[in-house]
Amino acid sequence: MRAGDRPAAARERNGRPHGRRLDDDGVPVDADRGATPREERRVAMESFGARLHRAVAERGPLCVGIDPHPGLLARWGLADDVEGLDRFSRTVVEALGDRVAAVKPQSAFYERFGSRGIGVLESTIRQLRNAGALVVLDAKRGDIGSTVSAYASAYLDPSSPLYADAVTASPYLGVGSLAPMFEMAAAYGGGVFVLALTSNPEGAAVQRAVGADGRTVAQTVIDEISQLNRGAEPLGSFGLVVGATVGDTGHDLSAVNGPLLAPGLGAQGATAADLRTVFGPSLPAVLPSYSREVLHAGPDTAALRAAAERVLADCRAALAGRD
Ligand SMILES: O=c1ccn([C@@H]2O[C@H](COP(=O)(O)O)[C@@H](O)[C@H]2O)c(=O)[nH]1
Repeated sequence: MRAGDRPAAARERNGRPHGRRLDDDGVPVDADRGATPREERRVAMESFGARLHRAVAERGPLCVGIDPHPGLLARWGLADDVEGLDRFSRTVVEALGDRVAAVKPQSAFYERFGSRGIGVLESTIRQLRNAGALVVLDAKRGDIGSTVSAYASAYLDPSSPLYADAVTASPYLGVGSLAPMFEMAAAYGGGVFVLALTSNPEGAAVQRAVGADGRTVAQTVIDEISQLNRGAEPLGSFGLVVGATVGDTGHDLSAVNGPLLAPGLGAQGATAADLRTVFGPSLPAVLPSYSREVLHAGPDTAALRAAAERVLADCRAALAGRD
């Protein structure tokens, strides 16, 4: 049965079931902890592209990153330890989980605390999803295909404690090596954002290198992701990361038919106005992403909301008329 065929009462928030018994984090006990048979979950899930398209329509084109830098923890009056990490993350969830389209926890800031940090990440993902935000886990994983299968299980299998709506992936062992992630995402309504033109200045030497066929590495990535999204409506589930700092890309994004995650705004120097230069006719697919620019406003939840509203207004203005 297609998601759109279901009666309204059975509809899900961002494609997920609700109205079930909840655990301490407010998570349906049979949804995210693996108790639901795989086939049932498979048919219950709408594609990530469709869910993101709806979330952006309802909440606006904005992704906020959770990047608990040591300096930000200090600025918020929190200790640089697991308790500080947990308080920081819960505050962002409380402030923004029920109002922004997507939230992007940066895995590195949780991993640095070892297993207890990963525990906080698991809990943060569950809280965010329960609040209705789509979770893009920024882990930038990539490896040989057999290992990518394990990454796919970790982040894109609904029975995993780290199950997110989408994950970032690195294509530098070949886009084809990421196939297990693409397959798992397709099976369970997940998404994958693949690095194409990253926001850092060092990325260009690799990404703009030209191969034997005359295409840059980035264009090869763009073309392979475009193939995966062919024919998808209203939006494909396989996205690209293109930094808002890169200027006119000089690359052809016209066939991507998937979301374009744009970090580099705010703290890295790019402004919402730069999105027009970077993305041109591809603006309709852009998901702008800010971390420190919004997080600097914390820990006051009202101030965090105001900061998110301010950057969302900037993005709406920059993307105006994109549809
Ligand atoms: O090209 C890329 C890909 C990912 N990132 C990540 O986004 C955030 C940016 O944080 P800000 O505080 O908004 O600068 C961070 O987690 C990066 O790892 C990126 O910046 N550029």
